[in-house]
Amino acid sequence: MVSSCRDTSCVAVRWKATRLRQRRSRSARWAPRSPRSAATDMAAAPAANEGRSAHGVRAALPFVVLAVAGVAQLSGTSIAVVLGLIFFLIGTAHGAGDEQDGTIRPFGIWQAAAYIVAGLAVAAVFVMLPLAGLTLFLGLSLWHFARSLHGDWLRGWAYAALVIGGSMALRFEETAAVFAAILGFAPPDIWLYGVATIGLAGLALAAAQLLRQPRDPALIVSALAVAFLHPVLAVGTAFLVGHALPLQAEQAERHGCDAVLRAQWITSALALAGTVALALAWNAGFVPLTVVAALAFGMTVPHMLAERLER
Ligand SMILES: CC1=C(/C=C/C(C)=C/C=C/C(C)=C/C=O)C(C)(C)CCC1
Repeated sequence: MVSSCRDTSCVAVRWKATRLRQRRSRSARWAPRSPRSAATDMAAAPAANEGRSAHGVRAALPFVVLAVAGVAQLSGTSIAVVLGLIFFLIGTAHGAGDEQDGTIRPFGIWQAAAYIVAGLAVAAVFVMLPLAGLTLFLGLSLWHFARSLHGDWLRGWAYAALVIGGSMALRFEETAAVFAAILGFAPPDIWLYGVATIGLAGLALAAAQLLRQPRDPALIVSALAVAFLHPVLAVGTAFLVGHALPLQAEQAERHGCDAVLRAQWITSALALAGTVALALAWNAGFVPLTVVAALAFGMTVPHMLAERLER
């Protein structure tokens, strides 16, 4: 009994130490660099050169994505919305593999079936109670985005609140029209103001965070996106640069690119096929937009709920 307790506490201590190491390396990787860490890098010159160029690419990528989004925005609303959806689709890959216990592999057939059943159940709730379903989806996404940055509290919630409410706060009419199209009716003003308030809080938190640490490409690009882009493109851009790509880069570092590709390609290909089929069905007038949105939200929710609690 005593020895099993000792074993347990030993495992617990080792687990905590591993978590601490992971957390430190994650925040070091994704938190913007301090001048001191830049100086340390220079001292370790040759090995650091490679790291620095990788860091440069990562710092530039959000701005490249924003530039592409800017071109789409200037090309008209339909192109902007389609690119936003493409960004969402590219971003879904980060949740398309089964990452557990230090490995990543494709979902098994039963896991995939369970995922789809759960997704369809959520979609059904959304169809029956659209406003409650959308509120739940936005709330879950807020929580999911805030936790995913692994950085400090302020950075995580600044990013999450910007993504969820930034467009509503800064482009009120346009965003209200998107929500009305998704729901099939105009949401009550009080609801819209509630979402806008989250966005205002996000802007204030982002300003505080950027004053503390100005070199933060993902946060800067997310703020610019919600200010200047169509809401669907804005959220797609912020989702890609601040959530999906960083998580996928972490997966690649943990497991290697090959393993990540092998684990994610089938589900990603299926998601792509499903999205194209849905888009065609909607375009031909077979499926209303509310049902398309319900399915899109429904298929996203299980991956947020299945998130391991220690992450
Ligand atoms: C705010 C907002 C939106 C919210 C999108 C969200 C919240 C997407 C969440 C995606 C997730 C959680 C992906 C999984 O990793 C819409 C519908 C584009 C319409 C425009 C305004």
